[in-house]
Amino acid sequence: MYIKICGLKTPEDVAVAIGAGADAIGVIHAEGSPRNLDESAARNAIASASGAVDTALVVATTPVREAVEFATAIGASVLQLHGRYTPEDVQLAAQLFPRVWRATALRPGTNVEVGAYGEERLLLDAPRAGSGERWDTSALENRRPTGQWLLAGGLDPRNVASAIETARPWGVDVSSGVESARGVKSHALIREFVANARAAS
Ligand SMILES: O=C(O)c1ccccc1N[C@@H]1O[C@H](COP(=O)(O)O)[C@@H](O)[C@H]1O
Repeated sequence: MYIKICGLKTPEDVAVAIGAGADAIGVIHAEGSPRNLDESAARNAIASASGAVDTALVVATTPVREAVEFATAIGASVLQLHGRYTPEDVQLAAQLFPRVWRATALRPGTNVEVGAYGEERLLLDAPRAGSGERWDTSALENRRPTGQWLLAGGLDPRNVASAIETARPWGVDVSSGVESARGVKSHALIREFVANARAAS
């Protein structure tokens, strides 16, 4: 099971996630998010992680070329397009940046083929990104992706094992569920989440 801890804001958060055994960490550049970081804070947060784990920059409304510049400037290894990006946006990002992940809610018509638009991985999330809300994964019944796809949306240390059992993702991604308050990571919950996800897989 591939485990990503997202919405980290400090080098300490990142060190805890890596120490707990996460495979990837994410920083967020999205206006209005309680986890929003500017370029300098994002670079500082992930600086010590480089090479140890995948480091994702998550953007929601930032235009693709600007997002690529931001990801390059902070040294992120992955650009996660997490919003209403079009297939053309994802294709452009994949031409400009080596590793792009496409994050989307599962709506009627959503293309669930991993790599459909040149992305490396697919992330299926709740309709309101970063809200901590769960979604009905029974909707995956006849539309389950194959390959490297991550389940996100309202996961936490208590529900991650059953979510893995039901949805059978390649990986899991969490933000709200490892926070003590909105936008504030709990190091204890990060450790618990990674341990429970590992034990379940
Ligand atoms: O966390 C945010 O504020 C956010 C803002 C804009 C785009 C994505 C965001 N978060 C991503 O949402 C999923 C799941 O989050 P949660 O566990 O339900 O809170 C995760 O990939 C975050 O990176």
